[in-house]
Amino acid sequence: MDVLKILSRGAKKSSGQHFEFKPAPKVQNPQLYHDKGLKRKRNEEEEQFGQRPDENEDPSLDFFAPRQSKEPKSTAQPTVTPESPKENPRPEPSLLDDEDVRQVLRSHRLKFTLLSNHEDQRAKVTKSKKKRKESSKVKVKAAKKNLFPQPLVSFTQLRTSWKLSPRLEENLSSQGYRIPTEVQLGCLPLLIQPEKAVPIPAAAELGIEPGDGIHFLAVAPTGSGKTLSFLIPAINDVLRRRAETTKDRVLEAIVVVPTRELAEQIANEGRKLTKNTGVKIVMMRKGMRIPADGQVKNDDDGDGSSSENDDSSATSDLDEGDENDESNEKPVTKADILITTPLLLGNFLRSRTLPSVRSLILDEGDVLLEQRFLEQTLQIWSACVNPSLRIRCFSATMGAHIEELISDQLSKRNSDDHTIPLIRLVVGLKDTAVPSISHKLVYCATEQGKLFALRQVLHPQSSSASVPKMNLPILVFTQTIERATALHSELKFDFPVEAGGPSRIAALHSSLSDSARSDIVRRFRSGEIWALVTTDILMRGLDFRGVSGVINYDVPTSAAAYVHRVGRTGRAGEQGIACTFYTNDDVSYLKSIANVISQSEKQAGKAGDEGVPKWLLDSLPNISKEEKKKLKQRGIESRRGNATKITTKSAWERRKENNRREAIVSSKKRKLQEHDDHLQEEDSGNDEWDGIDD
Ligand SMILES: Nc1ncnc2c1ncn2[C@@H]1O[C@H](COP(=O)(O)OP(=O)(O)OP(=O)(O)O)[C@@H](O)[C@H]1O
Repeated sequence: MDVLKILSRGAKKSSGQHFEFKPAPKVQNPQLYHDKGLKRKRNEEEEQFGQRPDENEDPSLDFFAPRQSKEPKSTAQPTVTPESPKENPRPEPSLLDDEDVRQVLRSHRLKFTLLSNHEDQRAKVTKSKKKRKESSKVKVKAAKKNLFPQPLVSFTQLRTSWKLSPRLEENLSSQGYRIPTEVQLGCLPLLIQPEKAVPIPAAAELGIEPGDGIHFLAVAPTGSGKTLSFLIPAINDVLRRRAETTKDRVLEAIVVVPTRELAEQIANEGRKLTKNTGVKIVMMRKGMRIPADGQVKNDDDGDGSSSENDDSSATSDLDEGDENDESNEKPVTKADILITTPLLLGNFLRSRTLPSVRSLILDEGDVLLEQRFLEQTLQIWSACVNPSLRIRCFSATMGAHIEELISDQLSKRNSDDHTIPLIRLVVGLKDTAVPSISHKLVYCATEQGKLFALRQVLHPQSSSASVPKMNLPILVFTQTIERATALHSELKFDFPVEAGGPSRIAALHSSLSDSARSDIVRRFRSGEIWALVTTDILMRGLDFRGVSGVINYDVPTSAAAYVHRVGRTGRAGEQGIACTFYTNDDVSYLKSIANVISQSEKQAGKAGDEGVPKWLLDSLPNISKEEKKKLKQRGIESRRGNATKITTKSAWERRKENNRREAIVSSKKRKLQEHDDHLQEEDSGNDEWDGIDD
C-alpha cells in the first residue's frame, strides 16, 4: 500500500521532494442558487427564439439579460444617444425591467429590506416619547418593506452600466472572476450607484440621494464572495472622488475585521484589485500612525498612477515603533483604505477622530458588535465623524439584536434634515451553512474515541462507515489553546516520514507570535501543511481554497460558530465536508447545531435526515438562554484546562515509536539502495562481457 499516495490525495507532487497541493482553480460558476423560476423563463425564451444558449459558452455573457421579447417595448423610441439624454429619459436598455428584476432576485434567493429611512428617523428625533413608541411601530412596519434593486447581470456590466473604473474591472477580470456570486450580483449596483439601482420614484422616497450612498447590511453564506462586494465599491469610491475633486490621498475607508489573519488576507485581495490604479490599501500594524484629524498631501504620487501598490511598498510606510510614542516626527501612513482589527485602531485612536473617512466597513460585523469587540468597534465608529459616513456590515450570520444595535447607533448620529437609509440584503436562508457542504455528526463514547475517529480521517486505510472520507488538507477545530496544542502534539508523528512527517501538521492559536501565525497560514495555503489544528481564531473569514473538510473535534459553542467554522470548506461553490464529533458531555448543548444542520440541508434540497437523523433531532434537549450564553463564553466546562485528556500516550512513548518507525523506514531505504547498487554492478559487468563477445 502506498501510504504517501493515500495521504496526499488532495495534494500534487512537484518535481522535487517537495509536495504542494494545486491551488484550487476559480470554479466555473460560483453561484449557489439557480431556482426554477429563472430556468423556466429562460426556457420560454429559448422556445420563443428557437435557440438554446450553449452551456459552455463564455460564462461572462449576460446570461440573465432582459428578455429580447421585451426589448421592443422599452426601445420603442429611437435609441438613446449620448447627445439627447434629457429628451429621452428611458431606462438604459442594459437594465432589467421590474418583472425581470424580481425574477432574478427570486431565483437567486436575494431579499432586500429597508430597515430604516429618512421618515422613520425623523419621526424618532422629533416626536415625543409616546409618539416615538408609535413611530417605532412604523419602523417595524418599514422593516417589512421589500426593495427590488437592479442586480448585476455580469462583471462587464460594472463598467458599461455602473461606471466602474475600467482599471478596476480589468484587475477583476485578470483575477479570473467571470460570474458574480449572489451577494455580488445583489449588492454591487446598490453600493456603487444606489440612486440608479433603485427605481427613480422609490429612490427619492427612501431618501437616496446621488453621491450620498446608503447604509448596508449583508447576510450571505460563508465563501460567497462578500470580500469583493465591499472592496469593489470602496476602491471605486476612492477613484471616483479622485476624478471628481482632489487627487490628494485621504483615508477614505476603514475595514474592521476580528483577526489579523483576516486583515492580512483582505489587504492582499485589495492590493490585487488596486494594481495600477494608484489606490493604496494598508493593513494596520502596531505602532502605525495614520492621518487622524486631517489629511496627508499626496506629494509623491499626484498622478495616481504610481506603482505603490506593490506588496513591498504597501508596508514601507509602516512605523513599527512604540505605540505610546506620540512624537509627530514619526512618519504617517498614507492610505486610501485601511484594514484593521478593532484593538489596533482603537489603541491608536484614543480621543482622535477620523474626519475624512466616509465608509466604515465591518466585515464579520456581528462578532465586532458583540461584547468582546463592542467597545473598540464603537470607538472607531464614533471617531468617524464625517456626516456622510456610510456603514457597511457583512457576515454570514446576523442576530436581530445586531441589526437593532446598528439601527440605534445610526439614529443617534442622524440629523433631523437628512438621513441615509439602511438597507439589508439576505442571501438564502439567514444564519445557515452554505449549501455546498455535507454535514455529519459523529458520536464518540469517550475523548479517546474522538481521537480514534480523527485518526480514521488522517489514515483513510482504517476508515469506517461512521467517519466520512475526506481529502487532505483539513482544518481541525478545538475549544481551547491548550487542547489545540495537546491535540497537535498527539498527532505530530502520525504522518509518515516519507510523507513529510511532523511538518505536515501544525497548531495555530492566539498565543503564538504574529510571525509564527503568518508563517503557519502561509504554509497551510501553499499546501505544505496538510492538517491544521486550531481554535475559533480561524473560524471567521479565512479563505483557504481547497480545504476539503472541517472537523469539529470539539463541538462549537453556538450555532453561529458552527456556520463559520464549517464555512472554511465548501467555498465559492466547491463541495466540502463538515464532521462534528460529540460525546456525552455535549449532548445537552447539541440542539442548536443539529437544528442549523437540518435547516442547511433543507435549504440545499437534501433529504433532511442526512446529517442529523430525525430521532436525534427530536430527542436532543433544549437549553435556556442563560445556558446558551454561558456556553458561548466558556465552552464545555469539562474541557477547560483539561488538555491532557486528549493524550493517549506520553510524549516520550510517542517519540520512541516515531524513532523506531523512522529507523525502519531508513533501514528499508538503505536495503533498497544496496539492492539497486548491486543490480547496477551486475549490469555494468554484463556490458563488459558483451563488449568482449563482439
Ligand atoms: N465571482 C466569483 N467567482 C469565482 N470565485 C469567487 C468570486 N467571488 C469570490 N470568489 C472566491 O470565493 C472565495 C470566497 O470569497 P470570500 O472570502 O470573499 O467569501 P466570504 O463570503 O467573505 O466568506 P466568509 O463568510 O467566510 O468570510 C475566494 O477564494 C474568492 O476568490
